[in-house]
Amino acid sequence: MLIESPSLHAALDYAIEKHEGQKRKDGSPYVNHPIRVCTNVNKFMTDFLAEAKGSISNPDSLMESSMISALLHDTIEDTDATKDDIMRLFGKDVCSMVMDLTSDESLIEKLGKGEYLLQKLSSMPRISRIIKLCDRLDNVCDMASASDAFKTRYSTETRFITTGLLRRIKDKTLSLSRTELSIIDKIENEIKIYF
Ligand SMILES: Nc1nc2c(ncn2[C@@H]2O[C@H](COP(=O)(O)OP(=O)(O)O)[C@@H](OP(=O)(O)OP(=O)(O)O)[C@H]2O)c(=O)[nH]1
Repeated sequence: MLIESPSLHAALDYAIEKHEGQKRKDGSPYVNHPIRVCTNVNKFMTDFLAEAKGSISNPDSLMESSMISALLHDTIEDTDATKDDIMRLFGKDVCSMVMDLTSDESLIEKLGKGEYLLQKLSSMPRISRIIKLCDRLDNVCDMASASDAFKTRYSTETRFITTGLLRRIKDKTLSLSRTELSIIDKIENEIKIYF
């Protein structure tokens, strides 16, 4: 049914247009990354909706907006797209999620990227957090052609974030769904070869 969603198709076209010419580290089109994140969001949101056992009032709409936000998650950060553009074209729910997924460079400079992302992931709405974890999962799965220095730095930063999240759960300052925990588990499995 979602395959027929005009908004999802519009978001795919928009992401392709905005990321045109941008490349991943292996030279592949950058837009392949948000498309993979969108596919993973579809899979993990299916798990999350099953876990929520009917307590979500409009699951189809939530699935659609989370997949659209995954497709658009890097547009404000890495292209000339603006918050106003996303609001006008895709509405306030998507805009709010894309803003959750957009990093604040001045805060990164102040806190360091690991601490910034740990704080952000700890406080963001659950659906945005599922998308951000899917983003991290794709990035740690896509390091084959990156330098050894990048692999070490990115894995160390990722482990700082995942252990920080798990510590907060233990301290009872954060509560994560089983779906979020399973994404964290996959991320940790992926980076363990670097330690
Ligand atoms: N693993 C990987 N990453 C690539 C590749 N090409 C581009 N990237 C991007 O690089 C960023 C991570 O590299 P950093 O060096 O930490 O980020 P920075 O460029 O923003 O400083 C990620 O974006 P980000 O939005 O900053 O994500 P996040 O680190 O905030 O989660 C990721 O999407 C690639 O081939 N492999």
